[in-house]
Amino acid sequence: MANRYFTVSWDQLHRDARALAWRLLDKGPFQGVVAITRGGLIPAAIIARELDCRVIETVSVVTYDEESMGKPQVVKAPVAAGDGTGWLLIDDLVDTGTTAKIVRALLPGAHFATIYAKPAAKPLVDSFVTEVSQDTWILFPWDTEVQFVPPIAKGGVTPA
Ligand SMILES: O=P(O)(O)OC[C@H]1O[C@H](OP(=O)(O)OP(=O)(O)O)[C@H](O)[C@@H]1O
Ligand SMILES: Nc1nc2[nH]cnc2c(=O)[nH]1
Ligand SMILES: [Mg+2]
Repeated sequence: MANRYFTVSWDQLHRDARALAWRLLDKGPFQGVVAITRGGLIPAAIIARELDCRVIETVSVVTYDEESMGKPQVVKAPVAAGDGTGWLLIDDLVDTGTTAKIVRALLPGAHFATIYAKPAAKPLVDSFVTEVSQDTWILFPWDTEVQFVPPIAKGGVTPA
């Protein structure tokens, strides 16, 4: 269970995705990008743009309902990427590695990259940008909105 949050803004996400693209430059060229939906879609779009890659495939694994984990299900398998050789596989993050293990089994030849990684699943990723602790829940900009917080003196709490 997460006991702290790491809030990522659109700006931060864009910067971190571009930092990942820099790391991937000499790992390619790639014939296409496979995005692990849904969280990998926006990172994959940014990285595909930076690497000048026009072909995007998707794979969808349903693992979580909000913050709790259920039985993982592949609801859309990749069609165009063969065993993944020559393809770049992108997700927003790895946490327990459950999603990563399932997708790697489908695409063993792909280069697997995420923007964020937690320690338990770090060994499953070929390239990533930022490590966060296992007890941190990452809040993406598509999961959040900006809202009013009362002043500290009046009971406002700033998340760590
Ligand atoms: O390493 P794991 O413990 O498997 O967790 C990582 C996965 O969890 C999140 O996806 P989620 O299942 O919430 O679906 P979504 O991308 O559709 O939001 C995230 O986008 C990763 O794909
Ligand atoms: N948004 C989000 N989804 C996740 N799925 C597994 N771990 C996480 C996390 O830290 N943040
Ligand atoms: Mg996901």
